[in-house]
Amino acid sequence: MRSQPYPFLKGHGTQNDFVLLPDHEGQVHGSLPAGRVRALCDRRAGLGADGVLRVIRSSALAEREAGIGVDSEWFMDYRNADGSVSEMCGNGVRVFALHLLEEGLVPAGEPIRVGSRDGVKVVTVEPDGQLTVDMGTPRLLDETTVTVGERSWTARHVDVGNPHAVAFVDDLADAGPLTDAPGHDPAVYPAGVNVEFVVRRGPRHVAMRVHERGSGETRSCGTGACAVAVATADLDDAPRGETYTVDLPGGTLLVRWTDDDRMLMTGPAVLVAWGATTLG
Ligand SMILES: N[C@@H](CCC[C@H](N)C(=O)O)C(=O)O
Repeated sequence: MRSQPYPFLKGHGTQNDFVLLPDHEGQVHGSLPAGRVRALCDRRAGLGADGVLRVIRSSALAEREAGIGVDSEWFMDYRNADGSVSEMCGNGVRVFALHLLEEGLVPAGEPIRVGSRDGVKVVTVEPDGQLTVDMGTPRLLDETTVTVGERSWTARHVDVGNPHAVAFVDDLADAGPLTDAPGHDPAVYPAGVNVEFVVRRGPRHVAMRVHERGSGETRSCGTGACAVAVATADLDDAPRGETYTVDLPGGTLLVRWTDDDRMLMTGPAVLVAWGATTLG
């Protein structure tokens, strides 16, 4: 017997792609089992995505009792492609906000509040249709080491709600095909890490590749672009308020580190498909 179909959407932000699962009252997906997420994200047997964004009311969230999702009507329940949970997704939150707007679930013309495991993110729509997210305050931590095969690089530990290691390299190809997760210090990153490899392109302009915890190499990472921008600005001793242009394989994101120590990230969001599936 075929199982009950449930609705999905597909979207991306600078080609970091997501399956969205509308589950407003939390009654469709229960605890959202990791196996279902993996089935949806599978690029051959499933819909294919870097991650899943469950669209749920904060009031329906099981984790609410632990103080998560208390300050917004809507919550972005983010999962990596391997089914693991992460605190935040910078590209996902723009796609999520666009979906809320398009469905009339939030009022047009007002900032959109999206709950995440890293607190509420406020998203605004720019006149050109791009979305800007207040990504909060970064934590620039110590240097650490990342490795790929025999090669190793010094990296800056940056926490932007989720963990990152930012390594400056001579050439983006130096990191190789990134089929496996880069090596890292488990004492520094007990829950794993997202690793960015960065080269300079010009003043306040960098390019990066990323290997994401739980998803592998992706074509873009919004939290990663923020980590890269603040690590680079710190190296540059740049005054606050400067905008960094971050090129990724899937597009370009702009990140401004403000006088009041917040990261404002601007980029596109696109919804490409609506349907129903029985996967998982
Ligand atoms: N692609 C995302 C980050 C998703 C979470 C990450 N893989 C983690 O496990 O922390 C982004 O755009 O920020």
